[in-house]
Amino acid sequence: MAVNSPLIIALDYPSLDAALCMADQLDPAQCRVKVGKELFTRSGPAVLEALHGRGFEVFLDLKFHDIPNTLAGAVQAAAEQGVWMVNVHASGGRRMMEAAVERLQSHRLSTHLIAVTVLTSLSAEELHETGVSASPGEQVEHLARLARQSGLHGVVCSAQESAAIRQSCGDDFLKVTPGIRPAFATVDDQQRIMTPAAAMQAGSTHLVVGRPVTQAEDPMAALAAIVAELS
Ligand SMILES: O=C(O)c1cc(=O)[nH]c(=O)n1[C@@H]1O[C@H](COP(=O)(O)O)[C@@H](O)[C@H]1O
Repeated sequence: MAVNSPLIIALDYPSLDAALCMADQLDPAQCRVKVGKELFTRSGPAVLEALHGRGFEVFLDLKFHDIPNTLAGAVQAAAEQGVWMVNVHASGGRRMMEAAVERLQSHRLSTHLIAVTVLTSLSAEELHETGVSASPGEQVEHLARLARQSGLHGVVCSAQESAAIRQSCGDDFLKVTPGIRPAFATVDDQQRIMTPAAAMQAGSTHLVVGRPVTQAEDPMAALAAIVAELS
């Protein structure tokens, strides 16, 4: 299905029923959906089948991070379930990312493979605390170049870093940006945030939106406000 929008709605729910209740209000021509660790751990592959059956393109966000052989097998397993996109941690290194790319290519799997750079929930101080002396912007840029050299299709980063990555890695390299917060939403546990319109202007190719829609009093009104902001 040709999806006519950069929006990816994060279905961060504790059950298959709750996730499908939201999905049934969404139009698969107007947005994609993301399945993350909580929902997948509870529901397993059944949630992918249910969403694919409804016509959605699915981003399976399990942020794989492991030795190359184990990680390549996990990426292959995700791709063989027909997901549109899957992610790994760029900090797993070049050989890990290359192993995943090679595995997808050797099995002719066309799933988009992207790398998480620095989580959008991390501030500069918290990043330094993990032993990284670079600023979040510098570290994201560094990992984005590494991901590109390793053959990945793009990265997960904050929209605050999209413009720099567009400069260094080009327009076609995907910049999938969570930490999207419309003016009406609360910041929650995110640190490096941007509004939907500003994120698109900065060069994000996809916007991941969870709680501003899923926890809104009227989720469809919140989504409509975001779509209006983007049009
Ligand atoms: O890979 C991700 O999707 C991801 C990476 C990141 O750096 N930050 C981040 O928030 N995410 C995910 O994006 C979603 C953001 O959700 P909200 O903060 O509720 O909009 C969550 O499902 C996170 O797991």
